[in-house]
Amino acid sequence: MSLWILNGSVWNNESNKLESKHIRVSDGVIAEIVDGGTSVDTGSSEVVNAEGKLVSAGFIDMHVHLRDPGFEHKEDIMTGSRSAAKGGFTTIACMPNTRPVIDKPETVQYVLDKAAREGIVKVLPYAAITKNELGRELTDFAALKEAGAIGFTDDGVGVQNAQMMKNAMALAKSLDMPVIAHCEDDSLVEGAWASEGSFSRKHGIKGIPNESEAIHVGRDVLLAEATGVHYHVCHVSTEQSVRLIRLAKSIGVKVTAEVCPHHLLLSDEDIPGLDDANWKMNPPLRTPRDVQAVIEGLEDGTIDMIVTDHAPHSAEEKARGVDLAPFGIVGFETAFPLLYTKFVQTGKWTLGFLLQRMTVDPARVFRLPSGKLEQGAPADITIVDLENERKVDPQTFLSKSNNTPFGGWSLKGWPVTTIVNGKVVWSE
Ligand SMILES: NC(=O)N[C@@H](CC(=O)O)C(=O)O
Ligand SMILES: [Zn+2]
Ligand SMILES: [Zn+2]
Repeated sequence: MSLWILNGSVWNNESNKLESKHIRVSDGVIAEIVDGGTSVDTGSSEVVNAEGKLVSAGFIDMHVHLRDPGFEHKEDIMTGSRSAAKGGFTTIACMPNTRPVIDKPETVQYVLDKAAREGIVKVLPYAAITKNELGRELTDFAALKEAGAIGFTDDGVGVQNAQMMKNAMALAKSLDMPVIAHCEDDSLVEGAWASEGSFSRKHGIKGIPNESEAIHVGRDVLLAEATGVHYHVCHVSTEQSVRLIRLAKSIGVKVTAEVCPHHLLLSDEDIPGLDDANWKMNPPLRTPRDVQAVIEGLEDGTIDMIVTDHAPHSAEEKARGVDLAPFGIVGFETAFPLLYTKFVQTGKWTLGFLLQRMTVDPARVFRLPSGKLEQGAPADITIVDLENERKVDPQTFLSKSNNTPFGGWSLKGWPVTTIVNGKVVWSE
């Protein structure tokens, strides 16, 4: 069965503009791409008319929380993957801070089986570095790799002990696997939820200092240099972290990094007050100076890719008050429209740059076969309406949760059709 996507606008990296193309998909791969002027015989194929729409390689999100197993009241693999598809994502990598934690081969298998049965996008599981993410004992890396885990991370918490992290890196290196780090030194955080900055000062609350993140980045790039592992830094949010990653890259350390839309768009000064926990996430929104630094880091390639850190929590949990509410915001269904509207439409970035950081770059860093619109590549494709302007309405999210600070924002760049392995999995 084949599918034609007709007259879509495809970004050309050489000419730096959109060009009209017809794309034929067959047996799950891109069979041919021809100029939009060509007349094609679609025969008995399924046809998607993409005239006036952007056609891109499907977006790839290497940092998401699907909450399955154990926290299915927040999200599960079916709803999470549907939410991802609606956001234009065709591949997502899920974090192991579930219940039980993904720290055994059978839990990796559970995620893969459920994703095959109920998921509508490609789901790649990470496994934990330490058992139960407690930081005390390494998991069985070889068995977890064998079961299908794509990397090791204790996301949600930092690995506090340097020797533990070094052992993890050495073992991961021997298996040719990456270590993905949530960088946070607990002793510098202790109970705080907002960044040290004008917001914490104005409200007289304890702040989280930037060093709480950067101290782990600094420690870990040294350990990565010593062990030779591929070390990937989660949700970079501070100027100091960007500086350390830039230095490490410049001397050849195998370090890569990611940043989230909210850390590119919001600072602590945007937080409206102390009564809306949808502004509480980890890492916290930092100062305007940090926002500028992560933007520059992404622009110069110090930070390799954009991820959402989709972190659903129920309305009840978020209503517990800022001190008790869990950290995290959902991200799938707003990521592309936010970045398209705020960076591409404003002329700061080309569309090609944004697409690169959401497709080609994550695929390159994690050695995935997708991420490119070219003959022979997996037919993971996203079609986006760049014209229609709409307000973010959290009530319409396909995610089980709607914890976002972006409700009411007027945005363009809404995905309309998502195709995985040549099959339309979601369409508006
Ligand atoms: N980012 C968050 O604020 N929360 C994440 C954990 C994490 O990504 O560290 C979660 O699991 O809810
Ligand atoms: Zn994290
Ligand atoms: Zn996370």
